[in-house]
Amino acid sequence: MIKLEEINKIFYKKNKEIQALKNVSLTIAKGEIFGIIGYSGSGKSTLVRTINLLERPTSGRIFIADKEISALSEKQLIPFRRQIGMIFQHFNLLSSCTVFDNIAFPLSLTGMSNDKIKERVTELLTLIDLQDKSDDYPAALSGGQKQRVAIARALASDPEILLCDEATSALDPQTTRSILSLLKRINRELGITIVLITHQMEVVRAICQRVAVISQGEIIEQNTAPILFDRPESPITRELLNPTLLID
Ligand SMILES: Nc1ncnc2c1ncn2[C@@H]1O[C@H](COP(=O)(O)OP(=O)(O)OP(=O)(O)O)[C@@H](O)[C@H]1O
Repeated sequence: MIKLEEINKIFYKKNKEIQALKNVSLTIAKGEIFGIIGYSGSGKSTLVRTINLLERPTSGRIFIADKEISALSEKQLIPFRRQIGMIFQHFNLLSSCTVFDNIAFPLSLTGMSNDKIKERVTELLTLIDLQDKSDDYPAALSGGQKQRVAIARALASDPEILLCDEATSALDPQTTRSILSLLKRINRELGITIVLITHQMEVVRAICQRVAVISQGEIIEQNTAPILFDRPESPITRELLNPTLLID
């Protein structure tokens, strides 16, 4: 279970305060696929980055499986960070390393033997169905293939949680579908909790069980996906559901 309790995050830019998160409280159950949706600048990335403490909140507490990780030092955090994988919009692969070495990278940091690394990477290449690309470099892959490699790398250390930061925003609809179906399979077969942030309603509709809507740093609505889509309460949710591109 992931629990955020009254999270506030204030950035300071040229002596100006930007309150990116305001009193955010959320509980995400183990094994759930949870979506966080909102417009650009609403605080989605900041929120998802507080879950693994890539961003430390200004105030508030974060619990993973009942352990308060926001109270831990950077050193104490290391084993907890291994429980949380993350993927990004622009994949963040190491361009000078092959597919195999990209996936092996987090394992080599743990001191695992080369034989064990080979076994685990082969298993992950099968999961993402890219066995034949093992020796290729990222530049030779399509966007969807790069995201698959990023997913395999995120899963290498057997995390319990996978954070997805706009993971399909750079992909076309067909590739988006194949990545979402991979995420769904990972959730179902490996029991991994998935937290997904996006501005794409159709992504949430495709795989999320519950959804929170964030606007100007505040959670303004949350519900199960079917109810939120059927009976959105706030005007912002309604607008996100039915975007219009009216220009003067
Ligand atoms: N490192 C930072 N320093 C200063 N301000 C920041 C920083 N990171 C984010 N912000 C500000 O915090 C607010 C929320 O940003 P955030 O990136 O979390 O929004 P978002 O919903 O993820 O947007 P997008 O979808 O465009 O990525 C914005 O006003 C942004 O400018």
